[in-house]
Amino acid sequence: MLRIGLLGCGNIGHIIARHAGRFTIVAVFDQVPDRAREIEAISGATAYREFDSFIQAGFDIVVEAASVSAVKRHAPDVLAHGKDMVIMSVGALTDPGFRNLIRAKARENGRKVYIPSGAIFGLDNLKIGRISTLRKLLLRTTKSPAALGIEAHERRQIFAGKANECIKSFPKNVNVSVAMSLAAGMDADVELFVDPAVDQNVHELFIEGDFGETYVRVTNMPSPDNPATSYLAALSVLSLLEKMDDPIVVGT
Ligand SMILES: NC(=O)C1=CN([C@@H]2O[C@H](COP(=O)(O)OP(=O)(O)OC[C@H]3O[C@@H](n4cnc5c(N)ncnc54)[C@H](OP(=O)(O)O)[C@@H]3O)[C@@H](O)[C@H]2O)C=CC1
Ligand SMILES: O=C([O-])CC(=O)C(=O)O
Repeated sequence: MLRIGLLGCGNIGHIIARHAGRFTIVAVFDQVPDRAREIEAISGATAYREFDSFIQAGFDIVVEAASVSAVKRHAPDVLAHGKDMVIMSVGALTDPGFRNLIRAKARENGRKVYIPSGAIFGLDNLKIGRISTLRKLLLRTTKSPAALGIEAHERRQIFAGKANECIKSFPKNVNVSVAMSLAAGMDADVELFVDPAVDQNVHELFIEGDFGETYVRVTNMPSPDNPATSYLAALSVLSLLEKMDDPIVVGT
């Protein structure tokens, strides 16, 4: 059975812990010790106060559900300790220098880094962007003021530009745009809207290229404990973990 070390014990961490059974959570770490202890109580994992002790524990893979800064700080060490890694805060990989470092560390240690599909559908076939021309790759995201942590009394656009810029200002809200960029091998365009009339996280993908064109609209239920994070994002980690044990791999 897959043995997991959980880095980040907030909303996604708790959802993962509630689904333990087909995998075992061995160790947990969070900068808020009480949150790690909650998961210790649910799952029987050991909660560590220091990352350096956590990473020595006997597990196969770190599941990161913490923050962009946590990935920047800890991902190289995770790989150097011979663990695979699932990264939710994929915004950390926008910097090509850091991305190359992670790729080199993973190769050097014979490890893999997995980026789940997160809060969108369609990431699988976006990978064709690396072998065939895409002329348009746009994410239009609409979230509530609570999800974005800003005040708004009417719908308004708060960002238009490239994913690698947007994530700097909204590291908890547009990781999906960076996942799209990494999948397609080109920086996605992002339009970000705040709308007090919505309480769901809406992601619209507009893609055009030699293959034809597509439009995907995902109206996400927010997670119970974090309105910025769609419930689908947590489910996508669970389905990735499930898939790891199955020799038949479905999807590109
Ligand atoms: N790829 C995708 O599609 C998606 C990615 N995400 C990303 O996944 C991550 C987790 O989401 P969610 O569970 O909802 O977030 P939460 O804020 O609910 O939980 C994150 C937890 O990790 C802790 N944490 C943050 N930085 C560190 C660190 N350096 N070391 C240890 N603990 C840390 C936080 O502490 P504190 O509260 O003090 O910050 C918090 O307890 C976020 O970065 C989010 O943006 C979310 C949705 C979709
Ligand atoms: O969960 C979502 O809707 C997307 C999200 O927060 C992110 O990509 O960072």
